Amino acid sequence: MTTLLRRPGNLAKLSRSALDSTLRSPSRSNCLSALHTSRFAALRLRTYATVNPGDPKDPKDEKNTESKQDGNSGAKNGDRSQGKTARGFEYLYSNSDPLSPPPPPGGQNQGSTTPKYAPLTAEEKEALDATFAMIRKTLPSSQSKDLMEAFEEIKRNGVPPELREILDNLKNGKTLDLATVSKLVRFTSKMVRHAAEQKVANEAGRRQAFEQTKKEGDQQQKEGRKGSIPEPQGFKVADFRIDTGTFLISVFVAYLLYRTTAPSENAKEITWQEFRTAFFDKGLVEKLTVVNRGRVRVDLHREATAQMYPESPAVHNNFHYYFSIGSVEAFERRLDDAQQELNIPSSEQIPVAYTDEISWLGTLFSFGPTLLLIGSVFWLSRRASGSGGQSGIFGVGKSRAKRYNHETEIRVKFKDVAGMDEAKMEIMEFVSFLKEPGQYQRLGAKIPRGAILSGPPGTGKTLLAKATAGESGVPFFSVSGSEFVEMFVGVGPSRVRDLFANARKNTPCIIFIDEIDAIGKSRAKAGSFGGGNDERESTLNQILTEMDGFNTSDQVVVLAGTNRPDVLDKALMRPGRFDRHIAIDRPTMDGRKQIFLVHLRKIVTHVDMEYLTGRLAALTPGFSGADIANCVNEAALIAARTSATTVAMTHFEQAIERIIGGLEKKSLVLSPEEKRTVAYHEAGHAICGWYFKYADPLLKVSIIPRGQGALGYAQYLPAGETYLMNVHQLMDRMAMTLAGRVSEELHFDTVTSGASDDFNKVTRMATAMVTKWGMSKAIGYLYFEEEDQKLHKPFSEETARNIDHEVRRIVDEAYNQCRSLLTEKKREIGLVAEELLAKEVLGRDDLVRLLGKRPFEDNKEFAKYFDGTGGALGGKSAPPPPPSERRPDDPPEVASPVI
Ligand SMILES: Nc1ncnc2c1ncn2[C@@H]1O[C@H](COP(=O)(O)OP(=O)(O)OP(=O)(O)O)[C@@H](O)[C@H]1O
Repeated sequence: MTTLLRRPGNLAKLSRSALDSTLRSPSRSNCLSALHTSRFAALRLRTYATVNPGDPKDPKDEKNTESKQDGNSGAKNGDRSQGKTARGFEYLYSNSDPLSPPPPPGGQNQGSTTPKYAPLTAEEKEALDATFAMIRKTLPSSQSKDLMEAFEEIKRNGVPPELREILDNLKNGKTLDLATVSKLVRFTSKMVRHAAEQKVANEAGRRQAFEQTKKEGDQQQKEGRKGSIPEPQGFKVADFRIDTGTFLISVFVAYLLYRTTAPSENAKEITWQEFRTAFFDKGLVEKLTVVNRGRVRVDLHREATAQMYPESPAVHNNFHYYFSIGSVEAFERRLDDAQQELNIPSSEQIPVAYTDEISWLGTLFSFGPTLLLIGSVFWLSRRASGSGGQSGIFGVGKSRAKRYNHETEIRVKFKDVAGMDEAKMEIMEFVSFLKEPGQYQRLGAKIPRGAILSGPPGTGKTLLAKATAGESGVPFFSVSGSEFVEMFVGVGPSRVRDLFANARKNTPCIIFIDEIDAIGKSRAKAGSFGGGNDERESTLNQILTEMDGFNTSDQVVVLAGTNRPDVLDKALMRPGRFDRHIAIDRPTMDGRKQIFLVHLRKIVTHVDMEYLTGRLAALTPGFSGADIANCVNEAALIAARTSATTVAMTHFEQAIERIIGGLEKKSLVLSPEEKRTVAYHEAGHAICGWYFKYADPLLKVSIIPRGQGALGYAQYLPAGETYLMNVHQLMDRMAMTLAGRVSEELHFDTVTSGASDDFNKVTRMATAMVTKWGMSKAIGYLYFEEEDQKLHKPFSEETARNIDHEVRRIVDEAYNQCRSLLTEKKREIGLVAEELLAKEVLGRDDLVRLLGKRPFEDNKEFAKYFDGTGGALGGKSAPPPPPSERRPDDPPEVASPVI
């Protein structure tokens, strides 16, 4: 028993399977026996129809005869002549019938070790063994061992007196009602607990004895023995608890005890003829009860029956004979006839009662489908909830925020967030508030409720929020704005409520709502097209309300990330809600260096870190933190693919090319003419970059197709981290961008479609110069925003014409500038293009060799990493962004696939 208790998991399993098997086995045997008996009875029926049972005898006479013949009970010596069984009815009373109930318990008291406990009789023990033998076949060996131990314990100690009493009552015919069942289970649990405690006490005794022996023994011997003496087995009292498993095993044991001492086979089906001949005609019937209008229970005069049939099971109080009736009316008629036949006066007629009884099993079956349905819905809803542990479809309104524990999951610190020093400074205040709120509260300062972190994708907004949680050591709830949106109305606000309620329970803490624009879009804007979205608005309103609802002392900080701060509702940004607006831009050259440093720590490389980070940062203008992390990882993957032992510069450069230009398309084979066109196109760009003062000199050009539709790829050395651009720079860039087409015009009879992207860039640059940057005298100092959705242009037809004219003029100027240079440098273009055709890839060194040193000084900060002395590849390297019309504050563009 104690072994069972030690393993609650086992118990549950064991109890379940054992209960199943036990419940199955007897019911199966019951069915079989019922079949058996009724078939047998049917055969007998014919026999009795032809055999005369003889005259009924007076029970008193029989009793007298018996006492005369033998003063002892006939049962004792097995003399069947005493207590005559009606001929042909022997089987009803035969002890050899396996389904006959066992005789009443004798007084045998074996193996009683616990004085308080009432011992089981030998017969009960035997029955227990039989039951165990029956169920052990269906149990795994380990579990049957456990169960055997439990049974042994019961056999040895007996059962508690209260349990004994219940069992005896049951045996004496008391019905098994719900109260008795609960008592039975309660006392069995008590017994189980007692057994467990007994075992613990025994263990403690053994341990004490063991300690004693240890003390008495020789010190040296003790030392020697220490390791070899086995620790007493068993479980600690602290381990013991009545859990589901224990409860089930208690129920199981209770059931078995009940089955053992109050056997279920306390009824026997007989026929009307048998009833009449054996009992009714002999005056043994005390009462008849019509059960459920289909069966009749026969109550016999026990004493009279015992005298007449001493071996009959009918002498036991809880034993009854039953016979079936076709209909109540027919039965009543038959009974009347029988009574009249025997001339029984009406005052002595046998009383007949009517009752309806519901079988437990029937009730269970009738509730079965309902229970099954409820169970299935419950199970499905739990499954639907997924890993979050929410309560399924009933928990749609629950917040889906993931809670990170600062001790285990949030290990990010500010040192892991490279660059963005200003953003870190801003957010540091939240950390110090969460760590030492008193300092602020003392001075009456109100703490900012939250901050919006805005910036392009992958710039580290989430990382910064996590680092804030990591630094302040508080729980961090992370949720995405889109998780509030569901198909059900009202789910969004309810999730917001749940999230904030959770947060309030865990103060101090940080809530991070990523992509808040999914719900925080300006209500006015959302409403202007397509009628708005009520659900989203009410979710937003709920957020506004919740943020207002904090006390100033509530240590809950709400951080939100977005790529589109411009679309957010103004109400979100007002003081008292998201007080702070922290803009995180793509990293600068220095920021990139630091971010590379953070990520390079995780990989194996022997390149000088200072040089490596500088060079990589120069090669990756416009990269976000996430791009950089990806680039470092990609380099490590490339190195691993080539079985290199460390990640070298060449791997990093390949990774950058791959990220910017896409995969090399080895399968795309260009025709010789196309290749030639691409080579001259690229050479045109390269020559302009080399000879225009404000253009970006070439670093690397290749005519191996890459990515989607890019037939070549070029990288330029950026002129520097530019924030303002003057007209000269813009004109040089535009001229350089047009150089591909101009070169084609100069060297071929016709031109190709390859320059379309260049024209797009040039047009956008020129348009911005005219409409935004005030660089056209004809238009003047006006600013016209491009808004795709506006149907009416914010300027007159004439202004529109003037804009068109000015844009055309600027582009023409750039074209003329480019054409005059390329006409002059036609030979150089040929040199570069032919070399490119021969080698497919050209680097900065090749250009220096072919064209001589560039006539203008390059940006020193950038050039030092590409002077051909330090890098693994010398001059061969990667891209600055292509010329664009972007404003200084626009994020730089990344990709530069050409043609
Ligand atoms: N400043 C940084 N220092 C170190 N790693 C960075 C930095 N910025 C970004 N990263 C890397 O980029 C990954 C993605 O960053 P993060 O998820 O914070 O971007 P995000 O701005 O939240 O993007 P989104 O707007 O798409 O949600 C980080 O896991 C980290 O590896």
